[in-house]
Amino acid sequence: MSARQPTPIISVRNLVNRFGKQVVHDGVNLDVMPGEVLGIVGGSGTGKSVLLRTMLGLQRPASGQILIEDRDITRMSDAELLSVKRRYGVTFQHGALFSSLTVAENIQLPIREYFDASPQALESLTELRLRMVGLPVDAGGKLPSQLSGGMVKRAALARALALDPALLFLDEPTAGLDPISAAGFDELVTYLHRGLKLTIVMITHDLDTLLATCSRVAVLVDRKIVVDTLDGIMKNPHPWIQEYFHGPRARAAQAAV
Ligand SMILES: Nc1ncnc2c1ncn2[C@@H]1O[C@H](COP(=O)(O)OP(=O)(O)OP(=O)(O)O)[C@@H](O)[C@H]1O
Repeated sequence: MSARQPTPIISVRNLVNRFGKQVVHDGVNLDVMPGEVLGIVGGSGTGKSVLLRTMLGLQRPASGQILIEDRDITRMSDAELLSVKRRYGVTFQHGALFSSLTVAENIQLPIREYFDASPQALESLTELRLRMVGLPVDAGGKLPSQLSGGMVKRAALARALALDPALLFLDEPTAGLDPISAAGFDELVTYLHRGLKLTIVMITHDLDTLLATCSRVAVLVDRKIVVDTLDGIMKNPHPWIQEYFHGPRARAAQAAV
C-alpha cells in the first residue's frame, strides 16, 4: 500500500497574470506542501511580487486558480477572503511597519482586527511574540524609526506571527541587512519553522538565505515556474538557473555554507 501524498497547503493552477499586453505569468503551477520552506527566486521583473500578491488574494489573476487548503481564493467574496487571511502571516519588503505606531501597537494591530482581547492579554501576547523573534521586551515601546534595520525585520516578523499563523509569507526578508544580521535572521526563520511547524513561502534574491533555510526552490523563468529540491534545481540546465546557482556570486555563497 503506497503512502498517501499530503494535500498541498497552497496549490497554484494554470495561473495567468497580465498587464495590458504584457504577460507576466503564462500557466504557472505550484504546490506548497505543509511544513516546507519554499524559496521563490527569479530575475528582476519575472513576477515574484505579482505571484505573491496573487497568492495572498491582494490581486485577482487573469485566469487560473489559487487553492489555499483546497478553497479557491480567486472566487471568494471579501468576507470569505478575510477569514482565510487570518490563517497566514506576511512580512512585506517595503512598508513593514506603521511608522507612527510603537512596535507593540504594530504587533497588536492584527489581533485587535479579529479579537476583542483585554489589555493584559494583548500585553502578554506582545511580549511572547517579541521574545519569539529575539527582541528585548522594551523594544515594544519604541517607534520603528528607533530600531536598527535588523530589529525592524524582526518586529515585522513578530507582527506576522501575531495571530499564530500556520502559513508565513516572507518577501525579501534579508534585503538590506548586513551579512551577519542576515545570517541571524536565517537562523531565526529556521528555528521558527522547526519549533512552530510553520509552512513558509519566501521570496528572496539572497542565495545564502536560500541555501540556509529552504528545502525546495521555485524559479520563475520564461513566464513559467520550475520547482525542485535545492539539489535538483542546481542541476537544471536552464541558463538563468545555471548562472544563478553556479555564477561567481553563487560560488562565493556556497563556499560560505
Ligand atoms: N500594477 C501593475 N501594473 C502594471 N504592471 C505591473 C504591475 N505590477 C507589476 N507589473 C509588472 O509586472 C512585472 C513583474 O513585476 P514584479 O514586481 O512581480 O517583478 P519581481 O520579479 O518581483 O521583480 P523584482 O525582483 O525587481 O522586485 C514587471 O514588468 C512589472 O512592471
